[in-house]
Amino acid sequence: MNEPMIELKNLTKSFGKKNAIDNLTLTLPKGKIIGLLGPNGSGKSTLFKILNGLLEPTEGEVTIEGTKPSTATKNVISYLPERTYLNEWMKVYEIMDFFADFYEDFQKEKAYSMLEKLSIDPKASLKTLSKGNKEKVQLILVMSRRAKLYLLDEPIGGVDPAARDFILSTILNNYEEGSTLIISTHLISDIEKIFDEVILLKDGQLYDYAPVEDLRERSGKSIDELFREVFRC
Ligand SMILES: Nc1ncnc2c1ncn2[C@@H]1O[C@H](COP(=O)(O)OP(=O)(O)OP(=O)(O)O)[C@@H](O)[C@H]1O
Repeated sequence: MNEPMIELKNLTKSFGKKNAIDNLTLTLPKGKIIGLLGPNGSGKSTLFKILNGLLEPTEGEVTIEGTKPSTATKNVISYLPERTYLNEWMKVYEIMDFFADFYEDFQKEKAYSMLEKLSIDPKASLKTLSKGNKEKVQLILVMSRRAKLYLLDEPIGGVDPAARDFILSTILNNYEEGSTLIISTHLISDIEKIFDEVILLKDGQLYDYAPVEDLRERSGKSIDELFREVFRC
């Protein structure tokens, strides 16, 4: 049997009295694009940080290809955080050099070809770019790595609708076969077409996890419509 990409067993992460992740048990396979969906505060970013070893679980277990989050697992994870971590004063080509030095699996040619397609000047410094173009640069950096697990926390929130489809096809064309991609987003109708499976989180707990086709068939709705119904305020 294939080894899963991720296994979570009774995973809990508390901040004071609040359980941001609450007794979550879940096994995720290799080779799928998985949507991580849930309302504000449902624990999506917290889960990404735990997977990337930035936060320690309060209770329970997490493994990536059978290994606890560590330097070794970080090397196979390409993570797009919810907030920028890049130095605003750096020029785009300097950031590309930085990534090429830091990550052996960074494919610089691929990154430059994406920059060109999105008309981003490598000589521009990050602080002069618009919010959407900054997001594109970060996504290019993340997708130019040959990783086993891509964790994208809200990748296209600031990207204009015309560029979104290009970005989605960039994601589809660049992720390595056999790798797993987890994308959290509130722009469900834009992105659901690329999902194979969807995780629905509610208050840090698993509300549902299923192939998108099953969810659509069961509910007779798109994932976007289903989300609005399940999480109506
Ligand atoms: N460092 C922290 N200290 C205290 N509480 C935190 C911290 N990080 C997250 N939380 C709380 O944990 C819960 C889950 O937050 P998280 O950011 O994971 O949600 P999210 O699903 O990513 O939300 P959003 O869709 O708004 O980005 C929230 O109630 C949040 O306030």
